[in-house]
Formats: sequence, C-alpha cells, structure tokens
Amino acid sequence: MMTKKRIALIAHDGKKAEMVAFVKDHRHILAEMEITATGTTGGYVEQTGLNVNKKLSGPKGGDAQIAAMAAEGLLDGILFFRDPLGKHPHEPDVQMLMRICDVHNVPIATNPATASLILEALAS
Ligand SMILES: O=C(CO)COP(=O)(O)O
Repeated sequence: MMTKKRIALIAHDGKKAEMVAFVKDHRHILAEMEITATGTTGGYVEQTGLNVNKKLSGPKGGDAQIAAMAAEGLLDGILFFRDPLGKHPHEPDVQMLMRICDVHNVPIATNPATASLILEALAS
C-alpha cells in the first residue's frame, strides 16, 4: 500500500474563502492525504468534512509549527494562500516558513494555480 502524502494548508484571512473553494474543488485528492493546517484555516477545512490535524492559529505560532514539520521532513507539500494585500503581525514567521521550505526543498504553493499543480503531482 502506498503511504499517504502529507500536506499542510494555510490561508491568510483574506484568502480563506479561496482556500475553502479550493479544498472543495480538490476534495477527491485531499481525502486521500494526511492534512495538517493552521488553526483557523483547519477549522474551515474541517467543515468541508475532511479530517485535519490542527496546529495553533498562524499569529500564535501555527506557521512556525508547520515550518518545524517541514524541517523535520514530515511534509510532502505546503499550500499557503498568502494575502499579498494584507499586513500580518507574524510576518517574520511567514518569512521563516518560506525560508525553511527552501532550505529543505519542500514544495510550497502560494496561490491556487500552483497549489493545483502540486496536488496533482503528489497524487499521481
Ligand atoms: O495566519 C495564518 C498564516 O500566516 C493562518 O493562520 P490561521 O489559519 O490560524 O488563520
């Protein structure tokens, strides 16, 4: 049996509706994966009926927890819908997550177009 792919989902507030729409569109793929998410995003994803391992909310350290998972080799990909028009108190954590992904060569999508490509590649 193939082991489940491990994916993390994160969306800034301005992108949460887009994340929920994306999750619904890709439900058939995500249902076969192990999903981790930042707290608030995870709550929305759960409402679509998927199981989610929820971390802290982003501003409380959720991005940092997901970065730690990436550093430890516990994630196959991260879908992080960032809001390029918003200001975020935890911007250093966001930058840290991006950097850790580059250090450890973990695929990270920051918009739905790239997220689709990563999900489809992981599923194939
Ligand atoms: O702030 C976030 C990403 O930086 C997302 O966190 P929440 O999903 O808890 O809102």
